[in-house]
Amino acid sequence: MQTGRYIGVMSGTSLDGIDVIVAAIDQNIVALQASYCHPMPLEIRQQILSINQGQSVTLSQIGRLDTRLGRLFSEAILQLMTQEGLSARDIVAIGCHGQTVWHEPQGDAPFSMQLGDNNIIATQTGITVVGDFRRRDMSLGGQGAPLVPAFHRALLTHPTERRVVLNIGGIANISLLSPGEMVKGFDTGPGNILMDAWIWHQQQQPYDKEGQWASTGQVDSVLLSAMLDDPWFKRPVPKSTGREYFNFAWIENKLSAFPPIPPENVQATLLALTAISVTDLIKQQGHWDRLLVCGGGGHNKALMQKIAALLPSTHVALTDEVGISSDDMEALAFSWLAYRTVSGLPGNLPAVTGAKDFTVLGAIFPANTLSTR
Ligand SMILES: Nc1ncnc2c1ncn2[C@@H]1O[C@H](COP(=O)(O)OP(=O)(O)OP(=O)(O)O)[C@@H](O)[C@H]1O
Ligand SMILES: CC(=O)N[C@H]1[C@@H]2OC[C@@H](O2)[C@@H](O)[C@@H]1O[C@H](C)C(=O)O
Repeated sequence: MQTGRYIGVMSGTSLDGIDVIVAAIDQNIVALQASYCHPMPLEIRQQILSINQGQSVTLSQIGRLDTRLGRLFSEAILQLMTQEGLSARDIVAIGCHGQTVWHEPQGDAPFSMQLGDNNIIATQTGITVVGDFRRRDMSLGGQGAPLVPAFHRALLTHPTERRVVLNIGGIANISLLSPGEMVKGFDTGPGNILMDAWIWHQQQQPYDKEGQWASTGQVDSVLLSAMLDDPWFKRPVPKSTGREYFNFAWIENKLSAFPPIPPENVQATLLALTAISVTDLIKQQGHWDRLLVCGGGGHNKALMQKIAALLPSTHVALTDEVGISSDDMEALAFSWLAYRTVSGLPGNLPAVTGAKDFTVLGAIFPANTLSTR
């Protein structure tokens, strides 16, 4: 087992910044030591957004973005290392998720594309990098996502309590941890992504702070039903999604069947859509003692209140309550997945992703031990 210090890097669908953590890992003990969020330059954010929403792009643009993201991730890692006084020899490996620019897990040629050249990261940091986590699972017929349920299972399973872990990032996903049962997990659909897109178009704000704007509006129940009728919500598991499907065009398409609706009511309806799509799926799976929330959506007070109201007999709290930073969960997961890979251990859960088998995930970009620097 390659125990020791690992770095985890996550840049998710919200494009709000690059989360970097350092953790000490010994099997299923993952102790967070420090974290840092590196800003995502607006120009890079816009490029990712346009690719992610289906605008045409040249191979040169993709290649250049891959290089620029590789440099940006390196910068973020080096910043955290400087902040913490760490050198390359203090770290076993870096687990870098990369930036998803397209995720198409179904069809006759499924794929998931993450950018951010890991060769650059290995060179600039002098540390072994593990990346490309999703495609080995896909090669076995899996969705390649969500991957965090394996981490949630390892760290948050309770001997008697039935727990759900809910990540509310751009997209939301759940892990159902029931003692003695196989873990279930899947993407439930939009987390913050639609609320972020709507407030951006209406007010040029990146997100609705604590859900304050949504709280000034009324849920439009007819619009809500039309949104919940979207076939994605009825798809059987395993399932995963992304910005290619849930985006501003999706909102416009749903609104096109309606006379003008006050924008704050649309925001309230989008908040309700996230809360209901998540809690309906949780309720379908029986009674749950505790719902542990992570991801940026945990800061949206109005959303948390709505989720708690929809699950009156479940205790709803952030994962911080059980000792794991809700803001750092995904970056922690990728440090642990890197540990699994360099230790030759499987990282996927076939019951979650639909893959035919367990597998070691990712590709290893070794530190250059020949370096004379
Ligand atoms: N104070 C706040 N009030 C309301 N929403 C917030 C607040 N802070 C963060 N958020 C929401 O959380 C989002 C960022 O969440 P997070 O960093 O978990 O997403 P991500 O990791 O990029 O997404 P994913 O998990 O889908 O990859 C922001 O875009 C915003 O919508
Ligand atoms: C393709 C992709 O990047 N998917 C992300 C996204 O963000 C949340 C949800 O959609 C989840 O499926 C996944 O991320 C987490 C880290 C996962 O794989 O578990």
